Amino acid sequence: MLEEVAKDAWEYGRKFLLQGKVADYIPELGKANPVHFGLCIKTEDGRHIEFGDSECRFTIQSICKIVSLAAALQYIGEEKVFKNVMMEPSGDAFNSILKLDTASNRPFNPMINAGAIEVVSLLAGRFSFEKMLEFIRTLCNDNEIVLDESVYRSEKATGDRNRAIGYLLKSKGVLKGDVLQTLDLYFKLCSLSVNARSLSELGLLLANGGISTTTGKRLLDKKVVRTLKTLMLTCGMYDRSGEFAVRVGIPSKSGVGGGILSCVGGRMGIGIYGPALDEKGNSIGGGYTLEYLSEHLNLHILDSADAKEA
Ligand SMILES: NC(=O)CC[C@H](N)C(=O)O
Repeated sequence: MLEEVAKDAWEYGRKFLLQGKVADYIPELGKANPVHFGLCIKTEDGRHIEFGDSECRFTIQSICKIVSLAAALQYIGEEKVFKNVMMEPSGDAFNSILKLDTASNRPFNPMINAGAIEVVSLLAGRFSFEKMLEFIRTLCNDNEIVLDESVYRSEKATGDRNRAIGYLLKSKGVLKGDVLQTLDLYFKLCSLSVNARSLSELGLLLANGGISTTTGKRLLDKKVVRTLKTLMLTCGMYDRSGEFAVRVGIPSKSGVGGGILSCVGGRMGIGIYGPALDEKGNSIGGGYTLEYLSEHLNLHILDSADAKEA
């Protein structure tokens, strides 16, 4: 049953690929093949379902915001993190600088660039890139995650808007560390190569409240996981997060490399790769596939809450 629905969902999502567009504002990302499309689902009871280009490597991009926030919440603590960044959906594009200068000194949330850059600044003095690499490899149960050097160079060469955000945060006294060191770590984290399988593993870890289903070890505190999932639900799909929450209702985080990481509490982790993006920067096929899965497997977070109450 799950296998069949997953296959249908993958096929359904695939139909929309030609309506999307590969990101090219980071020139190296423009080389992706828009018809690549992979889905990987890992369930709590050990099932593993994959279709299409689920082993294809791509850069994690904005999905690294989950990893940097996880590290900051786990090792620096919620109080300090949310003193520096808010928890509100911004309703603006992920790389917008607008509200940062007009509405608030603190970035609106850790899922947009300004918020993630602030979170990474908290990590930059304490955690080397190598430490963060080890952390993400553990969370994703994937030792083959490496830095994609060409995307990193491309991103660094064209990252003026992100540097502008960093300097604006510094000028307001919100970012305390070194801007270029912070940005370097941010660009490297965005340029880590994952696949749909690694994302499904991280999704499963979150679905399982922070305990690895492979080793039985707790990797993240329960409360950290709850905070991550709440922010994924409210802010994880850029300025489409509200619509996505209504239509799909699965905590998810997307990246302009084409990845989507999703988790269904107590049930499954889902990883998607589809570099053809909608106009907000989310994998277009991925969004439709998740909508299909949600509808046919009753995965909307609020439906499941209702079902328990009934
Ligand atoms: N939305 C994204 O995936 C953005 C990440 C990208 N590295 C950037 O900072 O612009």
